[in-house]
Amino acid sequence: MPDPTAGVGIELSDVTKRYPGQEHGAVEDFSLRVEPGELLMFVGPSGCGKTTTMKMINRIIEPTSGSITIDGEDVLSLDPNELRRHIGYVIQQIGLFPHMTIAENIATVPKLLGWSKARVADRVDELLRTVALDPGVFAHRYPKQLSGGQQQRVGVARALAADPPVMLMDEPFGATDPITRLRLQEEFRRLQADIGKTIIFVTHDFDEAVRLGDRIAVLSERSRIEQCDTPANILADPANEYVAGFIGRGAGLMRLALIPIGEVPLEAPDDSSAALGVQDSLRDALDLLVLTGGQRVNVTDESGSVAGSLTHAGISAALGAPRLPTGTAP
Ligand SMILES: Nc1ncnc2c1ncn2[C@@H]1O[C@H](COP(=O)(O)OP(=O)(O)OP(=O)(O)O)[C@@H](O)[C@H]1O
Repeated sequence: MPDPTAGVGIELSDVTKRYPGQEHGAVEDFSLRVEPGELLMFVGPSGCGKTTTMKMINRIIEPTSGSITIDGEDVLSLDPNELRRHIGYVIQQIGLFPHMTIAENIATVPKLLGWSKARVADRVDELLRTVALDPGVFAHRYPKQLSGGQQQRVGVARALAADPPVMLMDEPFGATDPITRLRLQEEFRRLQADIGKTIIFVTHDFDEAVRLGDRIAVLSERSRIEQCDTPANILADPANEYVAGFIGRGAGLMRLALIPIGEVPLEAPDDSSAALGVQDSLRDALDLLVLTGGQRVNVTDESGSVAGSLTHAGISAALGAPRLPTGTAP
C-alpha cells in the first residue's frame, strides 16, 4: 500500500458477489471509478448491496469475481490486515471498544503501526480537536459516558487516526437525531475540505447525499448504477423514473441549497431589506424571503458592502425558470 496521502483512486471492475444459496448476486457486474480525493455517495434502498460493495473494498467480504484496485494495486493481492490499516472504516453502530478509553480507541491503529507514545498522544489530541471534542474532557472517558453523536465523532476520529488515504463510511451518522446529524454533516464537510481523502459514503438519505457528495451513485437492486453524477446534475436531470422517485419531492429546494448567491445576477438593492452574504445559498435567500414576507433580500459582498438584491423571480431563474417582469403574476 502507498504511504498515507491525501487520497488515491479506487477502481471496481465487473465486481460480483453471490452469497451461498443466493439465486442472484447481491452485487452484479459493478464497475465504477472513484477519483483521488473524491467523496462519492452510495444511495439506494435497503438490501440493494451498498454495504456488500463497500466491504469488498477492504475485504471484509471477498468478491466472487471481478477486480478492485486502490491506487492501481489489486486489493486481492494484498494482505487483508495490512490493507485495512490503510483504509479508515466507520459504521453506524460505531463499534468503539467499550472497555477502552476514547484516547485508547483512537490510538488503536497508530499503535499497531508502531508509532511512538508521544506521536500517538499528539495525534489523539489533534483528532479530538478536529472532531470538536475537548481532549481534556473526553480523552479519558469511556464510550458509554458519551452521547450517541459524540461517539459517532470518535468513530470518525478513530478511522482518521493513521491518516489513511481511503475512508469507507457506512451510514456513519445514521443513529443520530436530525439536529446532531446536521451538525456532524457540517463538521464533516469542513473536515473533508481540509483533508481531501478518497471516501465512499453510504446513506439512505438523499438530502445527506446532496449535502456532502462530490458525486452520488444512485443504486437499485443488485447494486445496479441507475445514475452516477454530481448532485446538481442528478437533481436537474434525473436519468429515469427510478432516480426521480428516489429524489422525491423538494428537488428545487435541494438544488437551491447547492448554489451560492454570488453565482447569480443581482438586482439593485433597496434600503429596508434584510441581508445575506454572497457565500450564503439561494435556499437561505428563499428561506429569508418566506420568513420576512419581503419582496427582496439584499446581498452583501465579502467586505460587508451591499452588492445588490435578490427576488423570488431571480431565485427561480437560477433553476432555469423563465424570468418574468417584476409584478407579473406567473
Ligand atoms: N452474509 C450474507 N449471506 C447471505 N446474504 C446476505 C449476506 N449479507 C447480505 N446479504 C444479502 O445481500 C443483499 C445485499 O445486502 P447489503 O447489506 O449489501 O445491502 P444494503 O444495500 O447495504 O442494505 P441496508 O441499506 O439495509 O444496509 C441483501 O439481499 C442481503 O439480504
